[in-house]
Parts: sequence; structure tokens; C-alpha cells
Amino acid sequence: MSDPREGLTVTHRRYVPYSHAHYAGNLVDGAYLLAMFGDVATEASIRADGDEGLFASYSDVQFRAPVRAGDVVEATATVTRVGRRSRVMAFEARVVCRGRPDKGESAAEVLDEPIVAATATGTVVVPGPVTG
Ligand SMILES: C/C=C/C(=O)SCCNC(=O)CCNC(=O)[C@H](O)C(C)(C)COP(=O)(O)OP(=O)(O)OC[C@H]1O[C@@H](n2cnc3c(N)ncnc32)[C@H](O)[C@@H]1OP(=O)(O)O
Repeated sequence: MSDPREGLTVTHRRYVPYSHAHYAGNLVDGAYLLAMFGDVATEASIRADGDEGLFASYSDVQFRAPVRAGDVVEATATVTRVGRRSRVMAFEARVVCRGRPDKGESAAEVLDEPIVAATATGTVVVPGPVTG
């Protein structure tokens, strides 16, 4: 029988400040999205296990579209497998808003369809039960 924590989903949403632009075209580095995955995994671990957990490994990371300063990005963690102490999670980062500099310096829009910027699978490990 599957664990009731499987399917638990947590989403964080964040504006990407221009201070994080790192590459030509105001692109941000991929590590920015991995930091979002770490934070959303932490909340998922708190909700699933009452502990922040420790990120043990990523088994797959795919950067699928650029993220730019001025984007609004949402990152989702979904618990896909509950082991004894390991929690496998699926991650997705999506761009939901983006600047429109062609329309004005501060113009921006909500995208009709979010752009999937990165996906990953990772494992968080929580402490075992305290004994004694
Ligand atoms: C939420 C985000 C937080 C962060 O970003 S924290 C910052 C980055 N992470 C760290 O600093 C963590 C550093 N690593 C460690 O401290 C340790 O290294 C771990 C605590 C992650 C694991 O060490 P140990 O407790 O000794 O592991 P075991 O007793 O050998 O295994 C316990 C369960 O964890 C699974 N596991 C261990 N290592 C890995 C791995 N590298 N990738 C995937 N799974 C792993 C095992 O299979 C098992 O699972 P089963 O309890 O369900 O049977």
C-alpha cells in the first residue's frame, strides 16, 4: 500500500531580482533554480516528517529553458516515494511571469502557458526515530 505522504506537493513562487542576473541577456545561473528546489524540498520535508531533512542527491537535473531577471518563477516539489528515511521528490520550476521590455522598461505580463525551465529528481533524508 502506498504511503499517504506520496503525492504531497509544495510550491514556492519568487520574483527573480535583477541583482541575480549572471549571464548575457540577464540570464540567471542554474544554481538559482537548485536553491529554489532545496527550499521547496525543505518545506515538503517539514510537512511530511516534521523535520527539515538533508538533501542527499539529485539523480537527474534538466535545464530546459532560460530563466531571466524579472521573471516570476514557481518551483514545485512532489513526494513520489517514501522509504524508511529517504523521501524521493520530483521537482519542476516554471516561469509564470516575464518582462516585456519591448513595451516599456517595467512592462511585464503573466504568461498564458508557464514555461518549464527545469526539472529534477532528488532524495531528501530525514533522521530516524530517536531511541533510548
Ligand atoms: C531539504 C534540503 C536540505 C539541504 O539542502 S541540506 C544541504 C545539503 N545536504 C547536506 O549537507 C547533506 C550531507 N549528507 C549527509 O549528511 C548524509 O549523506 C545523509 C544524512 C544525506 C545520509 O547519510 P546517512 O544518514 O548515513 O544515510 P544512510 O543511513 O546510509 O541511508 C539512509 C537512507 O538514505 C538513503 N540515502 C543515503 N544516501 C543517499 C544518496 N546519496 N542518494 C539517495 N539516497 C540516499 C538510503 O538509501 C537510506 O534510504 P532508506 O532509509 O529509505 O532505506
